[in-house]
Amino acid sequence: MILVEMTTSRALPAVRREDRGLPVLGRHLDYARDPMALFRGLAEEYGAVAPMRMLGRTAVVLLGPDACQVALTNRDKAFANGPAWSELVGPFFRRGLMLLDFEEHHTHRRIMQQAFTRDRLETYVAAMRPAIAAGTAHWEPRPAFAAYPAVKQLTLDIAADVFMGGATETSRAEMERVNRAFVACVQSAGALVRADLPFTRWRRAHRGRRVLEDFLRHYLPAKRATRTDDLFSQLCHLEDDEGARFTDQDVVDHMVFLMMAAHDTSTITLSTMLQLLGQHPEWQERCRAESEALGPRPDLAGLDGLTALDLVMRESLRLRAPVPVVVRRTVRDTVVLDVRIPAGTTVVVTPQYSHLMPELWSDPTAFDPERFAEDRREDRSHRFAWEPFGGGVHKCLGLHFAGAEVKAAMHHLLRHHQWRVAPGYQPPIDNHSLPFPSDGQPIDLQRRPATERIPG
Ligand code: HEM
Repeated sequence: MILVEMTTSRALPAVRREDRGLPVLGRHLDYARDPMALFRGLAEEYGAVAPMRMLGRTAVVLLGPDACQVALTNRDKAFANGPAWSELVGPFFRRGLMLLDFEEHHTHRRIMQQAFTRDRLETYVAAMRPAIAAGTAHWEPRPAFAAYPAVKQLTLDIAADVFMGGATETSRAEMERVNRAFVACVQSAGALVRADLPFTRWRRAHRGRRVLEDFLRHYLPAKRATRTDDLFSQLCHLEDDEGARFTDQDVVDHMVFLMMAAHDTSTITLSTMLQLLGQHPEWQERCRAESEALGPRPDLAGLDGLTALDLVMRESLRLRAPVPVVVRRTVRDTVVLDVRIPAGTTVVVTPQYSHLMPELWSDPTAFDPERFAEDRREDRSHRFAWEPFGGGVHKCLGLHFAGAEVKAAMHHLLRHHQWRVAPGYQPPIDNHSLPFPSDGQPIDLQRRPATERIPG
């Protein structure tokens, strides 16, 4: 099959002189400025399998659901995660699940998925509720409340409880140091200088990784000794059907990656939802009515039943995908939609591009959560039309966790606060690593009078 494709396929087109971008950096800065404009230009010029200069070499960008599907489903095992992601995010998330491949990935995923069963999620939701209430209690009403940093702190607080079981021996100042260490590791993705040199993002990320490892190793013996409900302890005790378990180093590696995977992604989703609900008060009221009816202590089934909020979350993930692209490296020659891609090529898969294609969505840039409602289901226009969590064997393992966390936090906020955002506001997005609003995303925040809340 692959052999036939190889003989009937065509070579990857050469990059036109005017598309080469800067020396060494290639189109890196164009991506940081406006990824969608870059992708549209590539699609127009080259089609769904486009060459692009990036970090000193020619990468391939897959545009549209057909091309993305080939790499994500990875039928001929030509696409590997580890070499591609570690080039992008450096050695700072080494041996996280997303960076493992093939047999080894399968073994680790089989163990880890037991930390994400419905029963486990129920215990995480129970731990989230008090963390959310405490973490938002000090959100003081203000006309320009900086939503993004507040949400970032909130998701960190939630992680401290749900992932760590409350890092009780760690002071607030130490937790902030840990937070800065995360940020340093995550920001390595946007580093222009990829060497351990003074004053570089790379050096800060190296230091960050050390801080995170020390922090986790400090708690490891206690987590091994007693099985508790937090994710850290679960990872220490999980076994697959054949009795395979994680080593201490595995646990540390997985925890560093999981905290990274969970933190910025949920933060971006929540802050996008705050923006969009602030700009669409009719949806804010609709979601609030459901949350009022549900009451203050929802379980997982209760959160699942927040239908309007679910539509808004899907639409937010479509409009601003927290992970706009995922990367792969070809480990053998392969073919995508009749274009040959040689072994050793970096491949960029672009969910965000699919999310805004007029061929797949009506009025794609409009906020229209109903497009996900049963009678429309625009996301079914193609199996890979909506892929904020990726697809194939590396599909996000935390997607149900993320849904529960985002809904639990929004549910609480809807009951206790209300907010407005100017209809024409568009946050300036920093795309150097995961896309975040660089202005802090101000919202006009008010507390709801207790009398308006249905008690419970
Ligand atoms: C809205 C929030 C989230 C989004 C949009 C998101 C997105 C993604 C995407 C696109 C991938 C696939 C990467 C690839 O194919 O290379 C991924 C993988 C992963 N995510 Fe998430 N994620 C979110 C939240 C979370 C949370 C909360 C957790 C954990 C609690 C988590 C854990 C993971 C893990 C472990 C993987 C690697 C799976 C594997 O390689 O087998 N994610 N995520």
